[in-house]
Amino acid sequence: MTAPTTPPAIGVLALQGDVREHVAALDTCGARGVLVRREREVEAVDGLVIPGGESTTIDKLLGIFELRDPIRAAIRAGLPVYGSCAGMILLADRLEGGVEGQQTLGGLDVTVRRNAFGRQVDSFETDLEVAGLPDGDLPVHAVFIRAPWVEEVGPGVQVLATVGSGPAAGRIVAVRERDVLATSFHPEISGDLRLHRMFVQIVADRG
Ligand SMILES: NC(=O)CC[C@H](N)C(=O)O
Repeated sequence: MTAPTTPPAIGVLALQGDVREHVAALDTCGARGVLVRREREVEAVDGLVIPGGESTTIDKLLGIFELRDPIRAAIRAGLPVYGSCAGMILLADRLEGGVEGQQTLGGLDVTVRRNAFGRQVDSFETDLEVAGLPDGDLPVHAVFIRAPWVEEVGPGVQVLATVGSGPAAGRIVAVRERDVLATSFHPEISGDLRLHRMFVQIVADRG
């Protein structure tokens, strides 16, 4: 008889943003989504999601909750992390367009431009080809809300998706470096959960 496998515990940084949507998406994808607000909760999870929201607010709260150093250390030690939108901003090693004093956690060797799409396409939806999805290569329906894009990637970073057409055609909107994944868009609110499945698989593969 094979022992039942325990679903991986994946934390969602629960300081601000669309936390509940990520927890629900992770639960649907066979993981156990848990809220993370304390250092000991960072230490207890197998992976971590940094949600969409407002990166400047999340950054301030990371300081107040004394989570910045523990999360940085966990990422450096190899904790798989997925950031969507504001989460992508927080994972960038280099940030353009941040407010004065805004810090990031880092972990991804990229330069990210905050609020990059500008006023005309402030918020929009489009279909994207995303590389490396677990179940099929049908385009992903992507929702962008005052989203960042990736200006520049380091040598170890894989570009998973770029915008296909329109004024932002060619802009990088999904990347992966080792077990750190980031998207400019919000799969947690579009109902297409293949990126969450990809992340759950990344976490599961680390055993
Ligand atoms: N939907 C989002 O997460 C928007 C990100 C937001 N513009 C920021 O700078 O944090």
